[in-house]
Amino acid sequence: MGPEGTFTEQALRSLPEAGGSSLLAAATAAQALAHVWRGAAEAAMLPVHNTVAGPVPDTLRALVESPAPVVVREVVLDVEFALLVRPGTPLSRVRTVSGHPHAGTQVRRWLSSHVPHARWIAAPSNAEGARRVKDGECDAAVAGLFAAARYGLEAAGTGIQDSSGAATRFLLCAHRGAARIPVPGCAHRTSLIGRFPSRSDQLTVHLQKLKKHPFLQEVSLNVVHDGPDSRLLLADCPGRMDRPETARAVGLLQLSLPGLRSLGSYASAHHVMSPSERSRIMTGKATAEADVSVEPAPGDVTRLREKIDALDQSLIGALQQRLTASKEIQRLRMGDGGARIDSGREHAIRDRYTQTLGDGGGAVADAVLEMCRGQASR
Ligand SMILES: O=C(O)C(=O)C[C@]1(C(=O)O)C=C[C@@H](O)C=C1
Repeated sequence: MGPEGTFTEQALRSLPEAGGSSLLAAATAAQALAHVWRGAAEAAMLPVHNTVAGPVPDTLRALVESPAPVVVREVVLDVEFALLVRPGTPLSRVRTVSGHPHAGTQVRRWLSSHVPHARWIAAPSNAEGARRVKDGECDAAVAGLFAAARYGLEAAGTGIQDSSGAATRFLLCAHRGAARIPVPGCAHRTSLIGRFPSRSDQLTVHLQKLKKHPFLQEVSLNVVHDGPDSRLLLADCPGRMDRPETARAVGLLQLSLPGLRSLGSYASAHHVMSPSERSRIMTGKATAEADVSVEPAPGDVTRLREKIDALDQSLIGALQQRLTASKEIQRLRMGDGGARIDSGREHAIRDRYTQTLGDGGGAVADAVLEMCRGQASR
């Protein structure tokens, strides 16, 4: 599960079936999977993707290098970070900050405005960062607030993430043959993983072409760098392998990218847990029925609203990322003497929204574009 006091531990504790099990700490994703292969653990919970920081390379690498892992369950948590220090340490005395690189990416702005002179020291996990602070090896750690009590630290800042609504996706992985955890009424996903030799953007260009195929419209492809000439790819297809559309997408992917290995089909998570739900889980007050992945029944307004809230959170997170990318393009273009607006590109974007969402999509595209580049001068 990773060391104690991580979001990964929270993800594991959120599963009712983990209630009666003893949890085994591991420093890295590779170590957690090694516990599974040695038979010391039945399954390993691994963080795989964050809406702000992207895929987690260590996890993808560990999955690729493992004999034949399968995913048995997925959990999604919204993440909020705190800056943890030894009690009584003022921000002005913070010279070094540690945490997982993914956490660092999500709090960069806060750190540069509140502790501008502090040096970032990457750690294999946020909990290891907190341990370093406890043992005096570092002044502060970026971690979940729940880690403070575990390491005898206090928060010098809470809710320090630059974007609200960020969520991390975790996969519970086991060896092939392990029983899938049935979640009645839940949607499923089928994932594939592989490592490919690739110079510069070769693989990305290949995938962009492949993505245009009608079988792959719903598939999500995540590529991460794994050294200068190597890339890791995680492909997620909606549905189970016994659904024809899923089988077709998986078949086409494996045909086009030999070496892409299936991680199996599993119950997918829709619900993003709120911090209060999570704190109940971490303090052991969760009920055994606290199943986070069940799809709401058609008449269940409360559950449907929860689903809408979770979807809105993802939309807000995605919009924040879009705003940052858009502003960067505009900055570069204007730096080269160009205009803020590229109307050809805007037309193409608007068309895409209208084609998939109908007329209302055009209005959404206009609002999104206006948010990203300001009002167009008429
Ligand atoms: O793609 C670009 O060139 C951008 O500047 C980004 C963007 C957008 O937000 O999508 C913003 C302004 C331009 O008029 C077109 C598109």
